[in-house]
Amino acid sequence: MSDFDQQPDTIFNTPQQKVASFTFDSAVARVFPDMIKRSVPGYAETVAMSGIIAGRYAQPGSNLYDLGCSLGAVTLAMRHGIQAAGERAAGCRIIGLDNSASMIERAEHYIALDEGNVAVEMVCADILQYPLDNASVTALNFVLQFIAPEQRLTLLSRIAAATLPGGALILSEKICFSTEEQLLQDELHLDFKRANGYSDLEIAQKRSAIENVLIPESEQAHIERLKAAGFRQVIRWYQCFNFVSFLAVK
Ligand SMILES: C[S@@+](CC[C@H](N)C(=O)[O-])C[C@H]1O[C@@H](n2cnc3c(N)ncnc32)[C@H](O)[C@@H]1O
Ligand SMILES: O=C(O)C(=O)C[C@]1(C(=O)O)C=C[C@@H](O)C=C1
Repeated sequence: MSDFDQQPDTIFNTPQQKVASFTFDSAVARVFPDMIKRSVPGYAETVAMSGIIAGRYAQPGSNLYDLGCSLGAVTLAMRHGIQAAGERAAGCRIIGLDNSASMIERAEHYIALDEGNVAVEMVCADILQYPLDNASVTALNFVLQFIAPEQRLTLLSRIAAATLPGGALILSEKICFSTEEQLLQDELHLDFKRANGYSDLEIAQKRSAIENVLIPESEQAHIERLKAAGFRQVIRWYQCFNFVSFLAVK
């Protein structure tokens, strides 16, 4: 078996004395496809539709960014989505960025196996530092939730400033709700994880690992901030339990 073969997520399945804060290290990178599929309701649809949206908003000679790309699932969906856009995708370049070296190393392997003809570059860098420009489409899927709340508006404003008129941002996030709805959505998310084979121990230890690391915000907070950052139109195009995806157009 090659180290790149898909492996099951067993990271939290044995009792840990003290659960460490969650990081995107090599152990997580190795099991990431299994982990995210079993943890994020609607993940496969979000990835696939990010490719469709990229196809609609691509502009010739522009950059498309997949910020916090992990293993490049959205990078590849964008590559195939814009190939279908014909002339509008002429001269486009897709840049996948992640600050986890383990993720980028594995992403490069998967991209090399893909037979697309749009240029793709994978970069190990901090999205808070990396210069962005000439962007037609940017994806920020399940990443902003890991950025310190006080840095979120600055990042979104930089993305908006780098976006061409008529360009788009796809923002996917775990969100929070009013107390009453929160209880219901939490139960449904727990049921989803259990149905995907996670034990109560795994669920509890993961919850403690992501506490204060993954900080969700309300739908309203996201929409208001996207508008404050410089996007003209914002819609929630998808929701599956407590995970949503917004489309913001400049
Ligand atoms: C939940 S994963 C994203 C999943 C991916 N977008 C997808 O759809 O498959 C979050 C990723 O964001 C990356 N990340 C978090 N903070 C970052 C930062 N400041 N700069 C670059 N990448 C970051 C992590 O390393 C991790 O790979
Ligand atoms: O909210 C949870 O319980 C999760 O497991 C979510 C989440 C995410 O949204 O990124 C957290 C970390 C992993 O990357 C996969 C899923």
